Amino acid sequence: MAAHIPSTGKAQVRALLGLLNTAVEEAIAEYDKQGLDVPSIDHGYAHPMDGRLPSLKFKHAIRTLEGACGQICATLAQPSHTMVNYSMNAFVPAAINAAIRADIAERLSKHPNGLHVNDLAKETSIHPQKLGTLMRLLVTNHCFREVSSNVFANNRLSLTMSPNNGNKVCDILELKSGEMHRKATMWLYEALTDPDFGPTYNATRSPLMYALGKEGYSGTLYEYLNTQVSYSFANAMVGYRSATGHLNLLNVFPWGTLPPSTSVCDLGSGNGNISIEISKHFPQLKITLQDLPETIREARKAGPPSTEYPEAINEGRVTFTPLDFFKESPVPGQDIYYLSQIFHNWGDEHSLTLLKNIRRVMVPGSRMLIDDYLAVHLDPASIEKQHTSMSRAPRPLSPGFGQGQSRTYTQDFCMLIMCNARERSLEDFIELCAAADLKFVRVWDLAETCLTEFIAA
Ligand SMILES: C[S@@+](CC[C@H](N)C(=O)[O-])C[C@H]1O[C@@H](n2cnc3c(N)ncnc32)[C@H](O)[C@@H]1O
Repeated sequence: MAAHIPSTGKAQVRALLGLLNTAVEEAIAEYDKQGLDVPSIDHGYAHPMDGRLPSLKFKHAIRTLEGACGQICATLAQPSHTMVNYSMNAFVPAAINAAIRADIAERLSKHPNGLHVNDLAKETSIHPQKLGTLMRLLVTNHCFREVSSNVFANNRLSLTMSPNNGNKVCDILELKSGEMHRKATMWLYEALTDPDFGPTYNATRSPLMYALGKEGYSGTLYEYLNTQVSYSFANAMVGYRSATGHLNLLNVFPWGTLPPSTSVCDLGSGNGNISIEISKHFPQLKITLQDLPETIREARKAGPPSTEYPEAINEGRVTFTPLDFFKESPVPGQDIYYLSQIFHNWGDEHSLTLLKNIRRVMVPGSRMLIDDYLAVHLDPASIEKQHTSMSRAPRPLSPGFGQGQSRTYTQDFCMLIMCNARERSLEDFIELCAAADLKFVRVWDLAETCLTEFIAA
């Protein structure tokens, strides 16, 4: 049944304010539950909640809160005001990137009461006034504090930029704000309208490759990452996971009820950062990490199983088997084939090849778990029809939660510009998997990505 929506703009804004109030109280209650006070935005140190896995309840509250705030502002402010703000948002990542490369957060961590911009300028070799301009753009976005005129200090947000904060958020910030993503947007319109790049989902025809083509490079994103890029993409994925509370998948999927020696293949595992958490919590599972040979070599040497939890390797609970998942099938006969953030990197043709390679080695009882964003179309009718396991925005919040769920759509956009691919809807996955003789079983909503189960048809 369609939800009641207040008919006037004024009534809608007031209803949104009600949702916002409730969401704020729910978020505060999550701090209370942990016996913790809500930190002030000026708090200069990390708060215990900052590094913890946010509960699904907390994520739900923040989603409504962000959605309602954004929608109230967009409703009441003049459209030109809001649109000009949007068009200038791109400056923020540029400032974040410069601040990370100049190591500002790490330098300021030695000065809890703040450091004068002249001293910071000497340390970073950036002109003091220009550095002040950069810092103030971030301060207005609640990242860093100006404690007295021209004296800057860290706060909880800026501390995420420190490479020493342990959860690798700095790596994902550097990746997302960095040169590769900037290049991918630089020629977006040209790539979209180019007769060779525009009409296809071929992985070598992304807007990123359009830009890199001007430098004489051709290939796919992963060929580029494995040959040309020095920083660790796998570490950035760890940071993304931490920032998005992705490990709620440990609490949502019934891993604990699986019998001893249940076999799990983590396909496209990266450095194994998810599997290692699964193995820590559910030591009865036998997990095989599979990724490209270069990635597996790194994972063996410096990935979380080797560095953070060597007993998983020593006890044979986590093993490594390199592969190219388009050229060969994964290890056969596994109980679970788990794929996190894989299909969104590839168009339908590659995805179907991968699905068929998996299907070929599935046995009765095997299941495949796809862990990806599910990008629903945002019209009310499509939202109304979505699977009952997926949460619906309380009206009059925009269907799809507006800014509260913007990451699904920024990731969709990111997949377009980087990989010439996209996030799919549940219906897209059901159709694609059916073509590989796989049938849908169920979906778990992790308040951001979703876990979708398929078995042999
Ligand atoms: C977006 S990352 C996801 C990593 C990990 N599953 C996670 O969620 O953190 C995609 C992964 O797919 C791997 N990959 C890309 N092409 C591959 C191929 N042809 N065969 C096997 N793995 C591949 C990449 O090396 C990378 O680790």
